Amino acid sequence: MPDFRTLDDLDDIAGKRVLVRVDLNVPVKDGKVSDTTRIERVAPTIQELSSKGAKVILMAHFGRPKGKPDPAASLEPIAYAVESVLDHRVHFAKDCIGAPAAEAIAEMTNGDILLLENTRFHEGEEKNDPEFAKALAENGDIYVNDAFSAAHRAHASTEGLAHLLPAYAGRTMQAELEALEKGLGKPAKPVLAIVGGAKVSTKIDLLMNLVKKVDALVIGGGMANTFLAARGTEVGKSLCEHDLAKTAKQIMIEAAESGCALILPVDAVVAREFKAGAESETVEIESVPADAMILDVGAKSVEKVNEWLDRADTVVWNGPLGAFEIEPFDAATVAAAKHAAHRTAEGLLVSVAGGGDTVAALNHAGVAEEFSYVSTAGGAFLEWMEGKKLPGVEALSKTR
Ligand SMILES: Nc1ncnc2c1ncn2[C@@H]1O[C@H](COP(=O)(O)OP(=O)(O)OP(=O)(O)O)[C@@H](O)[C@H]1O
Ligand SMILES: O=C(O)[C@H](O)COP(=O)(O)O
Repeated sequence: MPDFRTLDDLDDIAGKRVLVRVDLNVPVKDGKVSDTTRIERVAPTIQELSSKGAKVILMAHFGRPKGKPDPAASLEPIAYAVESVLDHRVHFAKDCIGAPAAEAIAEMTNGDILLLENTRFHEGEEKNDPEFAKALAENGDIYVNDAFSAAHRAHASTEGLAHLLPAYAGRTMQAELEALEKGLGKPAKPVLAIVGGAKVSTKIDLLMNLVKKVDALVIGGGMANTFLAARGTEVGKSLCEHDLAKTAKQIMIEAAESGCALILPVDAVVAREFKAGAESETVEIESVPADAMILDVGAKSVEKVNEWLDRADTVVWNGPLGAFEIEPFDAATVAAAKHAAHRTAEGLLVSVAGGGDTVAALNHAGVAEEFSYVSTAGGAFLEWMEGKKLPGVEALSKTR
């Protein structure tokens, strides 16, 4: 873990413009933030800086708007959620660089909090373009990165800026790294990983490394469909990235060679529509109807997951086993989460989970508090697990 400066190393910041990278990529349902965990996690950093009289300027991304403005990915509605968690006025600037940002910052008084519009509305963000990073740097005197969950991205606001301004780790960044090191630095074996969710293309590559590190890997959620299809199982209209079949096959081979048990669903809950109350049925995995989609793993699959949870000393979980936001497709995720929480409470399991929707799913199951540690990070958490260096963390290194 690199040696970085923290807020403890920052003194006399009254009146300073502190640019804080936070992760506000939060779950939203019907236009409302449905889980505020990520906001709650960055609140201490924001409150500490604001109470010391800094002008706190928040930078964040939301969704994947492909480098241009997209009203559906605006952070403006999220500003209200931040305001309500902080119980403090949060101003909003309609762009993260240029005149809109400069004008909003010029109006700030000490202790004020301002949220800048989605950094991904500019191509330069994801390209880590030095010119774009420079434009962002013009907004501040000091840079604080509190977005551990976005630290696996070498973007301008997560990496580039650390080279342009005095850089510090925020309280959440610090806490996440310390907790992960403590909980998973040398995990008790056998280690079971559970990976599900919908971000198949961004997570599939890292499974290749993960199977070399863990004793067993449960693949659920949308992720499982790509593996099922790759081995020739019909997945009907399910979320599935058929073009990743080759990678999925290689992962299955790598798992076998590394002695990692790979556990795929043996049954599934299928429906013709992706909506609450849609008619659903549980079928054997080889009998998914061509006009249906898999929206959860079935009860037999959950039994297998629970058996592996009984065997494991450590579980690392990212991504729900099904579309947990819609009943009854939350059943498998809830059942396995409760089982993991129960084993943890008995002192038989170290349970570490990460991911925006994963945290929401554990809250939905009512067991987030019972897990050993819940990280706000998904992809970053998995890459950390793989042993990869995270660019956002590396850039904070004091040696720079
Ligand atoms: N079988 C499925 N079909 C379609 N969507 C699914 C399925 N299983 C899970 N999902 C969806 O996956 C989404 C969560 O996946 P995601 O990969 O974003 O997890 P995450 O915990 O947020 O991780 P990260 O922090 O990396 O984003 C949920 O919205 C859920 O509905
Ligand atoms: O939700 C996340 O995991 C982080 O905010 C990173 O988002 P990204 O996968 O769109 O880069």
